[in-house]
Amino acid sequence: MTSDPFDLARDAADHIARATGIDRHDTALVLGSGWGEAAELIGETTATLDAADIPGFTAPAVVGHTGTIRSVLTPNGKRALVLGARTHFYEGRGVRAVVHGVRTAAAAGATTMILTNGCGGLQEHWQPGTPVLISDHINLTASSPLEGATFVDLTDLYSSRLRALARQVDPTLDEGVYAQFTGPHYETPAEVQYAKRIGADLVGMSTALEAIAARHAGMEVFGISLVTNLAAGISPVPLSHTEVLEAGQAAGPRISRLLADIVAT
Ligand SMILES: Nc1nc2[nH]c(I)nc2c(=O)[nH]1
Repeated sequence: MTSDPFDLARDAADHIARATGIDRHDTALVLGSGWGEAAELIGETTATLDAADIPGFTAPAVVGHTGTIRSVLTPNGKRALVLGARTHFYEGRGVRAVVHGVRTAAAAGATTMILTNGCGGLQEHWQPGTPVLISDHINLTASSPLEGATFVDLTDLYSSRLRALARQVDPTLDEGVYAQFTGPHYETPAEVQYAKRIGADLVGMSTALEAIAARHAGMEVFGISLVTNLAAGISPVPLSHTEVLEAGQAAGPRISRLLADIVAT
């Protein structure tokens, strides 16, 4: 297998084109915790691939991630590549593995990258199950998917145009700044207060590194989070991953419909 991450993404995209019969996909989505049902609603799945068969992908490490990649025909005739598998930074497989899905989507022709995730909320009025548009991010991983003198501007990284389209679908959507922590542990209450003080509204373990790679690949990026829990210390009750999964599942139908409507816009 090639060691160059962009050649590997090309190989993966060529595999996907052959296996799906679709030479070019317009839009790509990563479905994070709680968003898994959206694939069914986005359109007609014309091919389902096992991620483990595609160069550079592995079977999912996270419960709730399907490990499949789907080619979906949307009602407005777009071809969407739905990545049901995400590599998290905390798996220790390196940043190249974390952004391989995004780079593969770009190599497959996608010009729009939709990143979804489950996360902790720092605003008390965002109860578990609330979808929040990502307006910007704070990358606390001390890492970058870019190597060498690859100086990339990140202004308006989370496209204000696509956020406006999302608000046409649901005008009540709030937005916030997403901070990516390395994980896999959750934040301490002190770290949550630190994140709040530096301007974060959402805390998670994904998305920021993927968004940087998507911008570098020339894609327009849309990010949306599902608040599945109040971040540590925001509410007096300790975190439990079971509650996190339950909140995600309960919100599933509503947010999947929202995402499908946004993709169809
Ligand atoms: N860092 C971080 N990631 C998360 N993912 C989910 I779901 N909830 C959280 C959270 O509270 N903090």
